[in-house]
Formats: sequence, structure tokens, C-alpha cells
Amino acid sequence: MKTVSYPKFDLSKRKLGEMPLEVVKSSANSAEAINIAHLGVHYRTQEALRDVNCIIKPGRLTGIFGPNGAGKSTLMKAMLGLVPASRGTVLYHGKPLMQQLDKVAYVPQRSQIDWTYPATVWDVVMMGRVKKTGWFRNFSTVSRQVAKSALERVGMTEYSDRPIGQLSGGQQQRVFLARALTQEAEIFCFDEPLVGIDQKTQSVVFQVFGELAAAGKIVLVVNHDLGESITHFDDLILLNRDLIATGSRQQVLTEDNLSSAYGGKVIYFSDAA
Ligand SMILES: Nc1ncnc2c1ncn2[C@@H]1O[C@H](COP(=O)(O)OP(=O)(O)OP(=O)(O)O)[C@@H](O)[C@H]1O
Repeated sequence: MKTVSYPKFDLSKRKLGEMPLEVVKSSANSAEAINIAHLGVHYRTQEALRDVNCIIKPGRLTGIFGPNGAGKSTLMKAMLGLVPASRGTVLYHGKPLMQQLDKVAYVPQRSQIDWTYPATVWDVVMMGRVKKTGWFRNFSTVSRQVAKSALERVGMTEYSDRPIGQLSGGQQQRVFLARALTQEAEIFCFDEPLVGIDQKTQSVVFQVFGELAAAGKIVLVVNHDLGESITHFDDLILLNRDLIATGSRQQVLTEDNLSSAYGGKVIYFSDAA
């Protein structure tokens, strides 16, 4: 019998007053949820997602959770049109999200990135500005400043000239986080950003996620760790091919929901106040 447990935790604190000014100021531009209705995905004969309905709200850090093979990455990819949906809709501002990918910053799983690609940290971070600047055009002073400040924010300034293949897993993750920041998107999607990273990177990552959410962005993260890190999330989408539950962390993390998703007996320590 499988047992899933996670520890008692404190509610994560997020104070607007502690946010950098530029993040707080940009809070007005994305006060609209993503609306997912009846989403289904098939890979050849296999049904990976079945009739998923949920809302992903701005200003909240939302986690997609579930066991291996539950369809977490598939949900994120289907939302962005990276895998075709067999049915259903994903709307943002009333229009298909796939038609508004210029508003999205997406960081795929580490395993999908070619770390041997001959690029420095600076090159990778500047790639986040390509959509705004266009290929084969010189980056503006503003773009350089945005990239510089993104690198500072993730604590990677001193590695600017380093080839990305020569960084640790945690450093690589921070570089891709910086690249996402330079896109100045409304919607941030991260697929398994916590895999194989050190404690320092984890705190940087959650600090930045928290700032983005506090600034009114949509921040969606695929994760499978039911440990202490789950306490950082405001809302959860719990999957196991079907949608098991969605809503605030406290609403979703019930013994019944965890048992439906993971099977077997679940040891659950509530963090409800
Ligand atoms: N390109 C593909 N072709 C065929 N089947 C696929 C493909 N991608 C995923 N699958 C299958 O679809 C199901 C859902 O996969 P997905 O990667 O979305 O799950 P996940 O919850 O993200 O898993 P994990 O936690 O292991 O990363 C799995 O059974 C997987 O084997």
C-alpha cells in the first residue's frame, strides 16, 4: 500500500510591501483567469487527460500536482498548443490562449533543454527579449537593462559569460527563470522547475514566483513533490488523468483527494488555520 505524507507547515507569507517597486507597479495588466473547459488529450491510443475543467487565476501561485504519468506536463503543453488537444478549450481574455503565446513565458523540463548548445548565460537570458526585439536586430538598451536586472534578481550576474553547459542544475534553472522574467509576460508556466535543484535555488525560485503572483501575474508550476515545498502554492490542480480536485491549497489537500490521486492510504497533516 502506498503512503504519502507531508509535514505540518506554516502558511507562506507574502507581503506586497516587500516586493520590488517595479513588480508592484505592473500589477494591473493581467487581471483575467485562464479558463480550461472539457480539455482532453490522446497520445495515439492512450488517453492522457480526460475532461479537465479548471480556472487558473492571476495573482495566485498555482501548482499542478499528481503522480507520475498523471498528465501534469501534458496539461501544460496542451494549454500552450505544444501537444494537440483532442477536445476542449483553453481561453484567456475570452480567446484561445494558443493565439496569444506572446503573453506567455514557458520554461520546459530540464530534460527537454539541450545543455550542450553553445550559448552563454547572457545569450540565453537575452533570448527572452527576441519576441519583443525580433530576430537579427540589435537589442535595445532597455532590453539589456531588463536582462541585467533579471540576472541580478536570480543571483546569477557573476556567471553572465559562462557557457550554460558549465553550470550546476540549480544555476541552469535560475538562468531559465531569468530568461522567463525578461519576457515580461502575463502568464508564466514552469514544468518541474524544482527537480534536482539546491536549497538556495529553491528559495530564489519561490521568492520570484511569489513576486510575480503578487504583481497579478498567472504563475503555473508543474510539480510532483508533496513535501514542504507545497506550502508555497496558493491554488492546486490535482490530476490523475482526470481532474481530481482544484481550488485553494486547503480545499484540495484533503485525505480523500490525495487518496483518489495517489491511491492507497494517505497520511495527511492539515495546514488549515
Ligand atoms: N509524446 C508522447 N507520446 C506518447 N505518450 C506520451 C507522450 N507524452 C506523454 N505520454 C504519456 O502520457 C501520460 C502523461 O504523461 P505526462 O508526461 O503528461 O505525465 P506527468 O504527470 O507530467 O508525469 P511525470 O511526473 O512522470 O513527469 C503518460 O502515460 C505518458 O507516458
